[in-house]
Amino acid sequence: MKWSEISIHTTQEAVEPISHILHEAGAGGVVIEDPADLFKERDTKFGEIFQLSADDYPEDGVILKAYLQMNSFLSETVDNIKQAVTQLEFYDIDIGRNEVILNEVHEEEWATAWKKYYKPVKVGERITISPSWENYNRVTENEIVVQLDPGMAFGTGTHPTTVLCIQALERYIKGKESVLDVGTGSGVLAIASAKLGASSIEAIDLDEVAVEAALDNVKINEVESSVNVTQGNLLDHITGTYDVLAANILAEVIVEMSEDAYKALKPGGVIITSGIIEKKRNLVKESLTQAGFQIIEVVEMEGWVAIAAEKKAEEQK
Ligand SMILES: C[S@@+](CC[C@H](N)C(=O)[O-])C[C@H]1O[C@@H](n2cnc3c(N)ncnc32)[C@H](O)[C@@H]1O
Repeated sequence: MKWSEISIHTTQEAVEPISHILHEAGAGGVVIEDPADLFKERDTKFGEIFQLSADDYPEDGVILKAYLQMNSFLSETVDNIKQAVTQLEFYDIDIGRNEVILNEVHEEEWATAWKKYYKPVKVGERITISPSWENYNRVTENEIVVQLDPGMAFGTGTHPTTVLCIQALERYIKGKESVLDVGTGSGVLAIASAKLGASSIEAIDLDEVAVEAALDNVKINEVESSVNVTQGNLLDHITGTYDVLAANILAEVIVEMSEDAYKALKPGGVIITSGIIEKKRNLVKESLTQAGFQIIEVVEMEGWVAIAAEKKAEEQK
């Protein structure tokens, strides 16, 4: 089968929304070529896992590559992608150069192209994300390995927004918590929560493809007994209350769900939100505070912000 590789030259800020657009358009395996990766410190405990070559990266900005099946809808799909990307500017997202290039590739190239960039990475104090096809053995007793095959869903586990959430989960999950993961994508946060000791995790995604990928990854990681994955819109079908709510979703969506999130948490419960670009930090902080939360920490990575906030036991609305 022939595939068409679509490359979009954009900004770091637009990576997440454009990845989402590409996934929505049915693209498989989004590759992020970000020159910042060349300078990231890699944990030497891994040894020489992989060598990054500067030739594979743009000099400025970020290149997103995804793969679309060559069929009679291709030009329509590409037009829809272009239109959706341009519309991001209305949401005040800097899309940068927005150059869109199409290249024809073959199935075998597609299958290996994005995997070239996806290797085991230590993303937190304890958690390492490893592609499910790599035979990665943990280095220390304390290390937790989350194996992932994101397929066509968002969530290789290495995007800054995901890394910030994983690091926060490491701080807030002590054992036996109930967790709600809204916008689970590949299931990465739900699986990490289970492996950190949470006793029950409800993972939700609107996208059928994400739900399938999450279910597969739950099985790969053998956490079926604690993680339940369902398809749904935000917290629409949630009736219970939880100790921790994780949502790595765009700022506007977090704003939309702030009040429902407050209701879905137990007193003393914590919400961890990510997917927030720097300039939307205050918008989300205000919305969470307005809903009744007390902000407990704001952390940043590569222009992305994650916010953790608590539903204070004595401050219930
Ligand atoms: C940025 S990805 C996060 C994936 C994963 N949790 C992670 O941290 O890497 C956001 C996910 O939210 C899902 N999503 C977007 N809008 C949603 C909604 N209204 N209800 C449920 N899920 C939604 C998308 O399908 C996508 O899988």
